[in-house]
Amino acid sequence: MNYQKVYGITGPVSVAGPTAPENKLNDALIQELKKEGSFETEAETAKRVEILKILQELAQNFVYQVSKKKNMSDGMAKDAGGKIFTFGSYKLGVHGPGSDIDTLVVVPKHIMREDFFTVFDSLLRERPELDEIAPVPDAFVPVIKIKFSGISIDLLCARLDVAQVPITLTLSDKNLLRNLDEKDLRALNGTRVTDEILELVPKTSVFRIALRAIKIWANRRGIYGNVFGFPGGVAWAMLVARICQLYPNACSAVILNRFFKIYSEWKWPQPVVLKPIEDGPLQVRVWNPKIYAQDRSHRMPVITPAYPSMCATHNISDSTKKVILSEFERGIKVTNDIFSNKQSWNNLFEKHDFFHKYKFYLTVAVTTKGDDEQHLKWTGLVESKLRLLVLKLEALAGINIAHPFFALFGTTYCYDNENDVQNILENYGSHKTENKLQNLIKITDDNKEDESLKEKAKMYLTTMYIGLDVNVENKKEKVDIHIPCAEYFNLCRNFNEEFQDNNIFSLIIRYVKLYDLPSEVYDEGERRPIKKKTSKRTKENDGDAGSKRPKSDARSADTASTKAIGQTAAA
Ligand SMILES: Nc1ncnc2c1ncn2[C@@H]1O[C@H](COP(=O)(O)OP(=O)(O)OP(=O)(O)O)[C@@H](O)[C@H]1O
Ligand SMILES: [Mg+2]
Ligand SMILES: [Mg+2]
Repeated sequence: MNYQKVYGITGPVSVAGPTAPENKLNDALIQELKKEGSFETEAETAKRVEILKILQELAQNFVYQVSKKKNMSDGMAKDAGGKIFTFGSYKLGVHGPGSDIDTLVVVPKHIMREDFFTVFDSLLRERPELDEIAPVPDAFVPVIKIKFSGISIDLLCARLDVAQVPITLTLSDKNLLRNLDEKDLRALNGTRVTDEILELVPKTSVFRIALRAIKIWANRRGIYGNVFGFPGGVAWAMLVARICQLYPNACSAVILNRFFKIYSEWKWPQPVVLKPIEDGPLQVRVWNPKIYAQDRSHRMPVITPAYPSMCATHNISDSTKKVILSEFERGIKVTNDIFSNKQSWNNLFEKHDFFHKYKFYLTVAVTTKGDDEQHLKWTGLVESKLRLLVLKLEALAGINIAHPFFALFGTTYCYDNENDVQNILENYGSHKTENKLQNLIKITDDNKEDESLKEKAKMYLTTMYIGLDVNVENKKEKVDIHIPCAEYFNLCRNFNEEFQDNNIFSLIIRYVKLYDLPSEVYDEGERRPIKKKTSKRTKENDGDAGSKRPKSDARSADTASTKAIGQTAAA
């Protein structure tokens, strides 16, 4: 009898293998991924393997040294072990040339997290391959970020309640989670989830190619990243994995088409799960909408398979859900066309049209007169709360969609005096006024090492955008966005005392019309939208649907207003 293992919580939809034309399209897909730069070279792969070998040795040396310090015998100190695991895109096998290696160092119970940030830190610093090191011991998940032989590595540490961590240890047993603190549990979670996902897909190679394609597609279409309310890397991986379970013998090209079809028709908020949700030995919450109201509020739940199961997409809002669903619809159309040879894979990966699409936008500009570290913290806070502004906006009657753009725009200006500062605060962020800043020195890759600029005072700016789909049917009713903006402004400002210093930190929320969007949002050579003029006087402009963005454009496109809503001193 033919026995095929069943993956997932239901049987497959189809066990058919690929046809010859499907295989051909699959080859074309792999070629396109190569063109897109999705794969690294064999030499680069070998370098990563070499680095991981060194890190494994360092981990054992680390455990050995700390054990010896605690008066263990040489034999016991050696047997205490220490093992590294990887997670993230590298472990999933979908990393690109620029990806980091997410690495977890697992140690026995007599090794403390402090030891990781002192002893292991020093061992790293002794290595000639170390290019950069940035320990972040106070993070939600404490991490040492390094660059090692030119490759970025995130190093986490987890301490288990065991005397020894042998090289044969795996992390699948949930009893290993007993007696651990929250930080250790969080550190272990990434590896446990990635390991399980790989266990739960029928054919890893099919899954990997399909996931590479989905990652490129989601990035190009601007729907990648947990912070702004889109699925992140792990959520996209689980979404692809579930389709692989439903079509265990299909090739990646077919998986992609079914991916878009199935998730367009999915009965959200029914959750996407890869295996039955398990109970376990800890006093922690496992995702359960029957018990927890918060879990019932998840709009497109995608649940992690490893105990304790959590929702990886809790940040999705009504607006981002609509955006994601419309991209699924587009995905169906394009992949159907690919299967009938009317379009090709590069069409699937075409760039989003976010900055051409909405009539109105909110720009949220975060500025810091200080150092880059202060700016990073301030931006991190404002960014992490942006989805709350989205929730407030989409709750307003006249707003159909408040669509947060998935990436940030950053600029740094040098300034000499308060006039310069005022100039930046008033004129940055609108096409109409940005030419007033052209005499200020902007920090670029070319000049950032200049000694003369290092001494200068700097103003850091990072901007986020929200596209607004406003219901214009009832024109009498004005949509008042001031209240949500003011609430968001106050929330950020009052988060802690440090950020209340409005001489250093400011937050400017502006309402900007499409034609006033600043040049920074368009790629060089990309046509910016230009208002079609219909009056006789300006007839010469008729038919000019757009103009290419010049390197420095001082022209004003039209006279539409740009209003500042939350100003620096508005708190
Ligand atoms: N700020 C964070 N807080 C908590 N966990 C995080 C954070 N950033 C990343 N992670 C964890 O680390 C994993 C890997 O993140 P990372 O940013 O390296 O993305 P990736 O999927 O590996 O893609 P890339 O190829 O860009 O590295 C995530 O899946 C998540 O589990
Ligand atoms: Mg990574
Ligand atoms: Mg990482």
